[in-house]
Amino acid sequence: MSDSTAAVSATPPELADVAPEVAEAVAPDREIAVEVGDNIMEIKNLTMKFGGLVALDDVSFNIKRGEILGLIGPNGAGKTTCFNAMTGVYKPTSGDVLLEGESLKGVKQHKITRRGLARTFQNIRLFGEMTALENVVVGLDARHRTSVIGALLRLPRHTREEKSAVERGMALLEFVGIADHAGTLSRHLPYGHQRRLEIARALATDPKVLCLDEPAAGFNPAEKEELMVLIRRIRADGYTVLLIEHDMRLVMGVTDRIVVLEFGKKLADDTPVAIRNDPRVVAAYLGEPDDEPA
Ligand SMILES: Nc1ncnc2c1ncn2[C@@H]1O[C@H](COP(=O)(O)OP(=O)(O)OP(=O)(O)O)[C@@H](O)[C@H]1O
Repeated sequence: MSDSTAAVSATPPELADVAPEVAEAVAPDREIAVEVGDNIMEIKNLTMKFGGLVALDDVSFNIKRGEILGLIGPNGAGKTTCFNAMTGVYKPTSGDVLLEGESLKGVKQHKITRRGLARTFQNIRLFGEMTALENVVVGLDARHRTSVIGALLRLPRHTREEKSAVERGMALLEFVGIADHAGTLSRHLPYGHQRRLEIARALATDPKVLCLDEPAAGFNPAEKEELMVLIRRIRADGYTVLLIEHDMRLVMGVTDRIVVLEFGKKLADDTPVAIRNDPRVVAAYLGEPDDEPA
């Protein structure tokens, strides 16, 4: 076995505290430890106007396969609008978004999810009266192929899919660290667990790109540390991550590259170290403490 083969097959340290079968169940079709590579997404000249307000102004950037890309900027800079325009919540005024080379123009939100773009929201959106496990299994359901009749008659295929959904759902809960709460109604979960459950539910759709919108909002420093570990673990399991986050320590500590927006325009696109030392970025953030929630 050559050295390079050994390097690829070794478990990345981020996955060391997860059982190999859990990592495998969470990302069954992926190479573990994907090298940062070709462009998985291209955001091209994206413009979004609300009446006279230009929330996004000709913004272009790429997301590379296997990377953690940060999207930062002061309040109102256009970060969430960018997520919404990418994921089909808003129809961009102009520009295009390509996922693996294919345009998402005019594609409905749920079809964009099915094509491989999943997201979490700034405001948690869980089914409060469902258990943690049920919330994740709902995310898996979109991929099933049996009919309602099949479910009612409990045909073998349905039973098989249901069993595998529960197994994968449990693996996802274990992966994000809340398997002990699988049977708890999501509205009864502590806040930090609800945020983790949202991530598990987004991962359930087996996305090519996972978009996290301020996942650390409302977290204390210890929870932020744990979230950094989880984000690294997600990437180490073969996923590509786009992260909107206000907490500079977290962004600087976890991303490979950062895109900065200011007043709807792209201000910078560089490594965390270069961004930290960019006077334009420092100026854009002046007066805005790192940890202030939006
Ligand atoms: N649906 C909408 N209708 C009108 N204006 C909107 C809409 N969504 C966003 N905006 C405006 O677009 C601008 C960018 O907002 P956006 O929420 O994208 O910023 P952000 O960078 O995500 O800010 P924050 O960090 O506060 O979440 C703001 O001026 C906002 O008021």
